[in-house]
Amino acid sequence: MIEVKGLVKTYGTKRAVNGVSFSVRRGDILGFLGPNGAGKSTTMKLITGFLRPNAGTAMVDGIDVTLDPVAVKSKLGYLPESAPAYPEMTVEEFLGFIAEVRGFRAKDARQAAVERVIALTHLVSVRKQTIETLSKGYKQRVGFAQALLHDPPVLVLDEPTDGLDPNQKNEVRALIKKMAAEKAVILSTHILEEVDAICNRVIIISEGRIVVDETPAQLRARQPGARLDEIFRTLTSVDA
Ligand SMILES: Nc1ncnc2c1ncn2[C@@H]1O[C@H](COP(=O)(O)OP(=O)(O)OP(=O)(O)O)[C@@H](O)[C@H]1O
Repeated sequence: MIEVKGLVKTYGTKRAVNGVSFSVRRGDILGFLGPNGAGKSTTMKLITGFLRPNAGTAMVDGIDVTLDPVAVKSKLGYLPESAPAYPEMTVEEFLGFIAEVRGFRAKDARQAAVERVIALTHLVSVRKQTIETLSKGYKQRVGFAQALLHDPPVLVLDEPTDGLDPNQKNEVRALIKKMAAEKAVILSTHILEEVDAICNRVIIISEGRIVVDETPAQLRARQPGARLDEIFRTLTSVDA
């Protein structure tokens, strides 16, 4: 569903993403790990078409993101790092607005899509509240809800549990797992336990390059008995 080959993105002289290649199939939950500044968000923005690569290609469901970004956007749901904008809109107004942008022209279809995601992400109790008055966990759910409106086959989630309390983290992870059988999911995280909890594959990126692409079990087997964070440190520490 996602096929990335030789992606390069430079900012000025900085190579934020430096020749990244990987693929994600339906049913995969791929954990994208790496230290701050490793290139996770930039890679996700290249896959979703928010940035153009200097070299390489990203294909979503067989469509080249650079050649047809509009078609690709209809295939994927993207949860960006930051919370949803439009703080003065209520939850249902915001989701209705995004549904319209997403192409739900008929009112009935729009309402049905909004109701589906409000139920799925447990937003019923806050649907009439403005976004600015929501807690961080609920804002995150609104971000999720907008990514799911058109029931896309591919989900790209940038730190989906960042800043949530343990209960909220569990809830979001359960939701991702529930949806994953039918979709290809890529999520970035700093949290190693998250990879163990929900991912069937893990990629570790360091300084714009992939240093690991394997299963969580294979990652653990690299240093039997070591904690995941120790293995992570070994793999991503930069020689002086
Ligand atoms: N718009 C930009 N202009 C210049 N440099 C940028 C820009 N966006 C990102 N960078 C740089 O590119 C590198 C990769 O950033 P990116 O945000 O992709 O990393 P990340 O792995 O997502 O980090 P984090 O975990 O902190 O979110 C970093 O060195 C960052 O400072």
